[in-house]
Amino acid sequence: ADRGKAGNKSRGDGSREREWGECSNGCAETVASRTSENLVFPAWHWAPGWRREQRSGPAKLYSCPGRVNVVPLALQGKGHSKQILVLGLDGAGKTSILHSLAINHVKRSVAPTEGFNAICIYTEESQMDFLEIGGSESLRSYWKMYLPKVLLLVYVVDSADHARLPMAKQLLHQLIQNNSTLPVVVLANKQDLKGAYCITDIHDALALSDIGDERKMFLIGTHVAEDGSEISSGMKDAKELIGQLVLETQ
Ligand SMILES: Nc1nc2c(ncn2[C@@H]2O[C@H](COP(=O)(O)OP(=O)(O)OP(=O)(O)O)[C@@H](O)[C@H]2O)c(=O)[nH]1
Ligand SMILES: [Mg+2]
Repeated sequence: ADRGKAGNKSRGDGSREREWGECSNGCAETVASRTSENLVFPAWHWAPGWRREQRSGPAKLYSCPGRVNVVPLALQGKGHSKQILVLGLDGAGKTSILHSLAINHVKRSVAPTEGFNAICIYTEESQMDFLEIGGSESLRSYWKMYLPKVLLLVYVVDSADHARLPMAKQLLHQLIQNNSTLPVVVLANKQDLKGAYCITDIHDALALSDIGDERKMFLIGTHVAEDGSEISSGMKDAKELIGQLVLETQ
């Protein structure tokens, strides 16, 4: 009965516990998380009223272990034109990157995304609605369903996972082969790892020169290494670039 509710939990002594919320799409878990400066969970995932309430106060970080099959319905509504799709093989670092971008500090993910993960980041100039679909094999068939609806694709690869770069390349090329104008931002993540391929090697391994002709295509090296530290300059560049592309593409 409480599904979709959100707010502050009162402790009974008048003080308030951290913000909390429950997923309106029927996830089993209560969704509650740390506070941050500029982040709220997208409205379409919550009960009516949630967004208004959140916008007026400091924004919070919420993440949802939601099942992927509830997303298509949620996204069929109107007005989600600012969505940024975040894809890439499992373990590439998508969730870690999103969480870190949202709070401007490194926050590594501790669990694979079993469905989707949606995060909205506000900057002074723009609002960015990110949607990550998990990268495990069973979820990859959902990836292409979202492409027609999005402004921008952010594709994350693990630069040290040499064995799977050919697969990462193949999936990327397949995804965008019928969409010659969708802007793509490739994040060559895990640059901190010994043995990580540098940007030039990633460019070659993913054959990015084959897909960049007509579209806007960018490649940025990133890492989310040490929990709690400030995000790397690559991550800042990525955030700024994505913000700019959102403004330009709208
Ligand atoms: N060393 C290092 N580890 C990272 C980096 N980014 C992510 N990780 C770790 O890699 C693992 C996978 O990260 P996730 O963010 O869950 O990866 P994901 O792409 O969201 O994976 P799925 O949700 O399964 O598709 C976690 O243990 C992270 O802590 C990085 O830049 N450097
Ligand atoms: Mg994830």
